[in-house]
This record gives sequence, structure tokens and C-alpha cells, in this order.
Amino acid sequence: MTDKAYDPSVDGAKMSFKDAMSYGDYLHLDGILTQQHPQSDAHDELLFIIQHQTSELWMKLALHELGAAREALREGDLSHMFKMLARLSRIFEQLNSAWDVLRTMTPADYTRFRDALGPSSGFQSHQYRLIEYVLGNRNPNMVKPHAHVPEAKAALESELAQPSFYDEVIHYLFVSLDGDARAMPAPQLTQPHKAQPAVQARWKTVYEDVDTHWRLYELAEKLVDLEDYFRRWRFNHVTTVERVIGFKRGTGGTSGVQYLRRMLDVELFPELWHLRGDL
Ligand code: HEM
Ligand SMILES: N[C@@H](CC(=O)c1ccccc1NC=O)C(=O)O
Repeated sequence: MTDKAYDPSVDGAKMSFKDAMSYGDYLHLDGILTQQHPQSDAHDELLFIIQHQTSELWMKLALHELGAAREALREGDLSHMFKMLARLSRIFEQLNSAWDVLRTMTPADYTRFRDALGPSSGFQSHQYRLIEYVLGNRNPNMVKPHAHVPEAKAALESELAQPSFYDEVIHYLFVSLDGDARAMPAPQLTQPHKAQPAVQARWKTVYEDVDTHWRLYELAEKLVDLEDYFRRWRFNHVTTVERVIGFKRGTGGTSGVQYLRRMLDVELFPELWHLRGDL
């Protein structure tokens, strides 16, 4: 070994990017890495900001995959839809593991900058709300905090005007089992999906003879997986919140932990859970 520093250019590594697209150019890192603006001098505020920004990026990808999965389903292309749902589950795993980093922030650390957050809160995450809407948990009141951001409001309203991903799944279920969707209950576009006996009965048919209905069974279990991940995200959130602020009121104005505990009861695909007790 010589003392001379290794020069990767001898192996062919390109070292000059004056006239070519570099890593930073392609990823627009100048934009992303200059968008962290702590409002205090508290050490942990950068962690808090990056945790949220990365979560929002994963949510952006989740919406991209979910939208494409719905489109594939509408076209009857189940193979591609399954691939996107598998990726969606991995994205949720990322979001769930991320809590381990935030959990290193103690109440004392957080108190140093909480006041600087003002009335801002994750409650106002339009991407989170959009994910809920796409999946079928639709409370139109949740559009209100976005009235001041026309694009976010428009995206949420346009989602409320079309069938949810779960509505498309139910459509596919009826067409597959009945031959058409005439017996399908009308999608509830602007309210949270409520369990429908006719839907549950069909899912039960699938689970009672999985070999005959393998594709539908696979689809159902993918949805249960997805909801399982979603529930774990909510549970991680509420537990972290209790650990960090106890039962203080949220900056967004809700009761905080009590509000978040109530959200643990939300069922995205209720029929798939309810039928299990009947098997
Ligand atoms: C120490 C960390 C955190 C605390 C203390 C906290 C606290 C809270 C509280 C109290 C609420 C209820 C709304 C309110 O009144 O503010 C809330 C909602 C919410 N938070 Fe957090 N949060 C934390 C981290 C996060 C992270 C990392 C995310 C990821 C994006 C997040 C996303 C959300 C979302 C989406 C809601 C709305 C939930 C719903 O309406 O069902 N939070 N948070
Ligand atoms: N709601 C939190 C504040 C909070 O967590 C927050 C504030 C600004 C941006 C994102 C946040 N994260 C989740 O709610 C609190 O009451 O402390």
C-alpha cells in the first residue's frame, strides 16, 4: 500500500460535473436540504422537522402507488395492482420504523421548542388526509383546515367526488362473484365507509372456499395487511404522543391523546374484520 490517496477516477469514476447532470442536480438536493428551518435553538427540533418531512415524502409515494393501484384495479389488471399494494405495505413499514428515531426525544427535549410550533399540527397534513380519503375513511369536515391552501383543498375535494380504492375493490368483488355489480350498494363518497351486509356476505363466500376464489382471497388479505400497518402507525403515534406530552391538549386544538385514541377505532375495511368472527 502506498501513502497516496486512492483516486477513483483511475477506475473510471467521473469526477467533474460542470456540464453534466450530477447526483445533487437530479435529486434537487439544493431544494430539499435547505428546507429545514427550526423556529428555536433547541437541539431536537431538526430531528422533529426531518422526521415529518421524510414521513411526508413517504406519504407522497404512498399516494402515487395507491392512485396507480386503483387505476390498475379499474382496468382489471390485478397483477400490477398487487405489486403496488406490496410496495405500499413496505412504505408503511418505513413509516412505522421511523417512530423509533422520534422516540429518542424526551418530554424535556420537546418542551424546549413546542411553543414555537404555534397552532401547527399533523392534524393539518393534507397528504395524510388524502390517504385516508383514498382508502375510504372520508370525513368531509377534515377538508376545512385546508381552506387556505387551494391545491390541497382541491385535491381533497376531487377525491371525495370519486369512488375510493375500497369502493373499487368492492366493485371488483361483486363483478367477480355475481357477474355484474347490480347488487352492489352505492359507494358512500362523502362519508366514512360503513360495513355493508351484502359486501360482508360476499367476502364470507370468498373465505369459505379460498381455493375457488384465490385471487379475491389474496386481495382481501392484502387489504387486511394494509389496514394492520395503518393501525400500527396510529398506535405508534398515540403512544409516542402520550410519552412526550402526556394528556396535554394538542397544538391543533384537539384533546390530544384522547382524540388519537378515538381514531384507533376507525375501521377502513370493516367487512373484512367482521367476517372473521363468522368463519
Ligand atoms: C412528538 C411528536 C408528536 C406529537 C407530540 C404529536 C402530537 C399530535 C397530536 C396531539 C395530535 C392531535 C391533533 C392536535 O390537536 O394537534 C396529532 C395529530 C396528528 N399527527 Fe402528530 N404528533 C407527533 C408526531 C407526529 C409525526 C412524526 C407525524 C408524521 C407525519 C404526525 C402526524 C400526525 C397526523 C397525520 C395527525 C392527524 C391524525 C388524525 O387526525 O387522525 N405526528 N399529533
Ligand atoms: N400536535 C403536536 C405538535 C406536533 O406534533 C406537530 C406540530 C407541527 C407539525 C407537525 C406536528 N406533528 C404531529 O402532529 C403537539 O400538540 O405537541
